[in-house]
Order: sequence, then structure tokens, then C-alpha cells
Amino acid sequence: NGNHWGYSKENGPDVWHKNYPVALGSRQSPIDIPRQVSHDPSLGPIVLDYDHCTSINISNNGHSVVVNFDDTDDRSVIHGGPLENPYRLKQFHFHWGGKGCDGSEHTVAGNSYASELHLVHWNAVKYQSFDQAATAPDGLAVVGIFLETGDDHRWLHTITDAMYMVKYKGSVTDFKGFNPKCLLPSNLHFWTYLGSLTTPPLHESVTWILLKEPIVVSEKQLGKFRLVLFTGEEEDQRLRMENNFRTPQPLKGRRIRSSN
Ligand SMILES: COc1ccc(/C(C)=C/C(=O)O)cc1
Ligand SMILES: [Zn+2]
Repeated sequence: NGNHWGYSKENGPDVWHKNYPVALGSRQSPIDIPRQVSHDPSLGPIVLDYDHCTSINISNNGHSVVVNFDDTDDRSVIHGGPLENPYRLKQFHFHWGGKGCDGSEHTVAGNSYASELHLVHWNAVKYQSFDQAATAPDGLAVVGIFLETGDDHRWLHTITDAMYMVKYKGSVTDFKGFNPKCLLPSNLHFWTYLGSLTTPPLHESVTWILLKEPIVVSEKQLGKFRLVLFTGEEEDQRLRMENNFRTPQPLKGRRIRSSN
């Protein structure tokens, strides 16, 4: 409908609760990760089995740039850590800021990063579809990876080179043979807590697994994210896609656990 949600003053995170009252719920994301988090020795390592993953396409959904995967079987799953089942990789996408500004969603001791990558997975053991899992309290698992600026990232160019193909909202283009394992930091130590999607419908269905170690990308590579537009080719307004992040939400008594 007309006033579809977005990231501007009129349709952004501060007014999402009008159409999505769960925005004021008890397990919303993102959150700030405090300096001291309880270490849980019973938390095993997170395992990402992406060796046979099948990327399909890259698209601009008007809110982010999304790489979609074939999730018709268990070819790419994560398991371990806080998870009781394997969760299937569905898609990954990014959140970022404006030029020279930070754009992560989660913060660490009040500090933001330049950008944040979300790898979205769903519990295909308990649920028949992603949409069904997306509304269940243990339906989704999202791995969050912080991006900080520095040298060029060796593999990110395959994604940033495809950005000009998805400049406009609603555009999609083939994107095969990409394995997101190349976007992981060397160390998989993580924080984990129960939260939600960070965009509408904001379902409280996500087990968050946030990696402590950021990956490094260059300002030039991040700049290519900002060539993408929120708006469609047919719209007269051309709005650069940037600052597509929600700010930290109240913890409301939730426990955050730390792996090693
Ligand atoms: C069922 O509709 C959905 C729409 C968006 C999403 C995600 C994956 C949102 C987010 O990344 O915050 C899930 C389901
Ligand atoms: Zn996200």
C-alpha cells in the first residue's frame, strides 16, 4: 500500500509499530551487546555446512540487497551453538550507513560498525516452509557478521560488482556459484540471544548468533552498496539505498550468552 514501510522519517523504524505492533514486543532486535556477557561453557561451536550451497540470484527488494539460495533440501545448513536442530540457509543481505557513517544494527558496548551482514536460516526439521518457520519462536536462526572498513575484502567484489545489476527496487539477476563461507571471519566465537526480524513483519522468531570478529571491507567496496536505490526504475524520486538499519531495542530482561 501507499505508505509502505521503509527507513525515512515518515515510514521508518520509529513508526513501524503502527502497522506492526510487535515492534514494541518483548524480544525485539537488534540490541546492544554489553561489555560483560555471561560465558556459557555448555555452548558448543557453531558449524556452517555450506559446501554444497546453491546461490540462485541477487535482488533489490527496496530495503536491502539480498542473495537467495535453493532451500529445497539440507544442502547448506548451520547447526551447533545454541541450536537444537540444523537450520537451512535461505538468503543473506546487508545493512549499511551513509558515506563515512556507520550502519550496523547490533552495537557492541554502544559502538556501531560500518555495516552488518545477516545470513538467514530456517528450521526445516520442525516447519514445512520458510514463511511458517518465520512466525515460530524457534523458526529462524540469523548469523550476524559485522563489517569494518580497512583493506579491500578479497571476495566481496563478486557481490559489489553485481550491485549495478540490481540498482532499482524489484530488480533481480542470476547469481550462481557464490558460497558465503568466503564472508566469514577466521574466528567463529559468538554471542547468542532470542530476538526478532529487524524489518517488518518483525516476527519474534529469531535465534541470533552474532560473530564477535568483524570482517574487513574497503570504503570503496561499501561505496558500491550506495549505488543501489530504494526506489524503482518507474519512480521519479531516486532515493539512494543507505542507512537501512534499525537501532538497538530494549533488552527487556533477556539473557545474552557468549561462546568461548
Ligand atoms: C514472511 O515475510 C518475511 C519478510 C522478511 C523476513 C526477513 C528475513 C526479515 C529480516 O531480515 O529482518 C522474513 C519473512
Ligand atoms: Zn537483516
